[in-house]
Amino acid sequence: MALCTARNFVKSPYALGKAQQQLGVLRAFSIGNQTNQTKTLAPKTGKNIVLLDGVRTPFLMSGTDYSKLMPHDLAKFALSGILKKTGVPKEMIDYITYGTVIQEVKTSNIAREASLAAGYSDKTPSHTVTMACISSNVAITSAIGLINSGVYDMIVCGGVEFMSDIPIRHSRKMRSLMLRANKAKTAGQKLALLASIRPDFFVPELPAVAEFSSGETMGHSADRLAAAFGATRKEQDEFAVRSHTLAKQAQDKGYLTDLIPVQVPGSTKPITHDNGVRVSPIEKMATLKPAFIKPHGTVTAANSSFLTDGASACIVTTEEKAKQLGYKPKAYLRHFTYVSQDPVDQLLLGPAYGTPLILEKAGLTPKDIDVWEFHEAFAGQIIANFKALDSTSFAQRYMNRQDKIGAPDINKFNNWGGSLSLGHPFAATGVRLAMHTANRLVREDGQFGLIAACAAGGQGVAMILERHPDAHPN
Ligand SMILES: CC(=O)SCCNC(=O)CCNC(=O)[C@H](O)C(C)(C)COP(=O)(O)OP(=O)(O)OC[C@H]1O[C@@H](n2cnc3c(N)ncnc32)[C@H](O)[C@@H]1OP(=O)(O)O
Repeated sequence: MALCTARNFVKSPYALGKAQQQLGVLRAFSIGNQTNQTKTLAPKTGKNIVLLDGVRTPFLMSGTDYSKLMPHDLAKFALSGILKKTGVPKEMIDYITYGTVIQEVKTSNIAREASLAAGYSDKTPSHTVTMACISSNVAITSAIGLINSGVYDMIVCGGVEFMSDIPIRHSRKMRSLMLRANKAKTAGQKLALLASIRPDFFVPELPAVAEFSSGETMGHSADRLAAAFGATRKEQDEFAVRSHTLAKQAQDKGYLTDLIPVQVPGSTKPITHDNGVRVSPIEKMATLKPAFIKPHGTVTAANSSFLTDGASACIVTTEEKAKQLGYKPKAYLRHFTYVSQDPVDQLLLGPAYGTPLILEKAGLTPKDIDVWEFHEAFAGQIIANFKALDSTSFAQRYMNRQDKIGAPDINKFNNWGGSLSLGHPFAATGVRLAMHTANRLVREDGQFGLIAACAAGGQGVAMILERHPDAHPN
């Protein structure tokens, strides 16, 4: 892909502004205030579908405090936590859609295992969805589809990722031999199989955070993307510092109200915080070596999202149902779209493709968006997406559009940090983005929020949420 660099892109806008450093988010906090609504989006199908509320476990670096759990154990905390937080009785839940990316083979329909473990009724059907890093977005939009089709009224959605224990397989040759050994009837047949073993049979197969079709890791692809768009190492490091600084501010101010404490069995203290937030001086960031393309790459451990354990859950229902039961929804789920491109070309441009489409679908312009929440896979990926959105030639060449829409307003962008700092448990991130959007709309007194994320496979999602008049920030 011969990518263009936008000429009128303002250089290095990613360093945290002084005002943001001092004040955190920019707008006044107004609990219970009605937004100054200028436009409102009519539901397309006659049903006003709402995000009632959502929760997540603290997101932890893999190999830390969750490491002895199994994925369904972690999911259980989020699935029981959402009922506890909302007070919705489990019998009211019609269905569960739940995401995961790297599957534990013993619990392949993790939605079912986790919901049973969390104490949901065994009469509540649960199904697992997967679409790489946007799996819990898919869980949410599957729920929207089921509700719109009139099948169900109230659905729990979310996702879990557990990178502390991933399924490492025997080699194909060893697996084949073991399967044949299972069928061998005589001692002679078994001995012959044993004699056929060669040293390379013992080389294990590790799952990689890599693209199946090209074999390229996400990090390598991010480095390639950053280079294609001319995202400098300094810009990437500055953006990463911004993410960590804003996440720390949000933690300190108590804004991350979607977090629920997790008491790991055998531990005395509950886990209450994301543990990957680490505000480092830019000079320290600059000393790190490239993590993927060596020695000249610009993507490092500090400007990448890190391997994370975490789970999330939310409730999607109709406004009518919520009102009937006396619940106060957080936001309307107005519009969504999925996009996909050739994964061998560029993997991580989902927001650049999805954002113009979703704005057009909703009849909104970037100026109407009060809260932007993009998944930060890598700092270089965010910068490349900004540059693509701000490039007329990208719009014309790759999207068949006459004009660019421009990059999001950085002052309204990921104001509570993002996946770089809070972590990115692949299938749990979508609900985290939705909850940040909904809660920021209240705290920052906005009306519309736009979520966008890239995913392996060259895919992506974009969604529009609208603040609900009854929404509260807790
Ligand atoms: C669509 C999508 O979402 S695609 C994205 C999917 N996600 C991914 O691909 C995950 C990408 N990330 C990774 O694979 C890993 O986190 C890696 C390879 C980048 C880094 O892994 P590791 O090398 O194990 O990271 P580790 O935590 O040890 O950090 C390496 C070094 O950087 C340092 N470091 C990490 N973060 C920071 C920071 N914020 N500030 C300063 N230093 C830092 C560490 O202290 C460590 O230093 P040391 O070697 O002196 O101890």
